[in-house]
Amino acid sequence: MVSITLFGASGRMGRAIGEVAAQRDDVSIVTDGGDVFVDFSVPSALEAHLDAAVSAGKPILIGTTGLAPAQQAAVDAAAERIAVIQAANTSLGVNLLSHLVREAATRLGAEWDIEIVEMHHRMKVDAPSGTALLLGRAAAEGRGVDLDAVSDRGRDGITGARTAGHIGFAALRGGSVAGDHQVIFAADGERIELGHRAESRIVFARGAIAAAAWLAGKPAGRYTMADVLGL
Ligand SMILES: NC(=O)C1=CN([C@@H]2O[C@H](COP(=O)(O)OP(=O)(O)OC[C@H]3O[C@@H](n4cnc5c(N)ncnc54)[C@H](OP(=O)(O)O)[C@@H]3O)[C@@H](O)[C@H]2O)C=CC1
Ligand SMILES: O=C(O)C1=N[C@H](C(=O)O)C[C@H](O)C1
Repeated sequence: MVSITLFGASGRMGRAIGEVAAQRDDVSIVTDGGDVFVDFSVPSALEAHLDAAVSAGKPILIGTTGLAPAQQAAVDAAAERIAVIQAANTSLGVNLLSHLVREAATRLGAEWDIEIVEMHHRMKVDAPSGTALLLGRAAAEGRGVDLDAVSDRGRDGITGARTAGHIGFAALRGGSVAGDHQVIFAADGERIELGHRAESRIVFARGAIAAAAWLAGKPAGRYTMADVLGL
């Protein structure tokens, strides 16, 4: 039995994780002192949650997105002392999609423009989504470029023509969409579209529980959802 201390338990993802955990007899959610810590909360709370995991010497899964550079640095520092998985998306589908995107970007020349479109529910507070950025990084890695140097976020007004080699992001918000992502490779006369639609948060919750169970007892360092899912 793996016990999980869950930060953000009352939130949308926290409740979905609670639902999945209740269906399994090998994991339980506890209020403190778990074997593994799991964080689906807000960036401003993350540093305190990392401190708690480091003090307890327990691994942590971080699902929270929209981190500022200082919060990201705190994650990097924690990974030197405990086992960490930082995953903007814990679904099997998106983690496979990121491999496909990297592969497509590796094979397609720079004449193929890359654009990433995401849509989420009206309550989401960060944009572009962590997953869109994850997919952008996969595409940039495939191309052998640094995402920060080539990303176009939030075009508006007289933007001029598209900059060759850039990766564009567009974020839509509305309704109850759990999470849709589409990566478009556009060339003269043809397009390739690779995408994923989460129909509910249960797919994220299943991956989060799998990651937490996998992390229990792991030594300090960085691990990925690809390690958990065997991708
Ligand atoms: N990695 C993945 O696969 C996924 C990641 N996410 C990410 O997870 C995060 C949470 O999303 P979601 O569940 O929809 O958000 P919610 O707003 O529904 O939940 C946020 C949770 O954080 C808690 N919280 C808010 N402020 C604080 C604080 N200062 N200290 C401690 N806890 C706090 C809230 O508690 P209270 O209600 O008491 O205020 C609530 O439990 C987001 O960053 C989102 O992008 C979401 C889905 C999948
Ligand atoms: O806030 C959400 O809801 C989601 N957040 C993650 C993200 O920012 O990519 C994952 C998922 O798409 C849902």
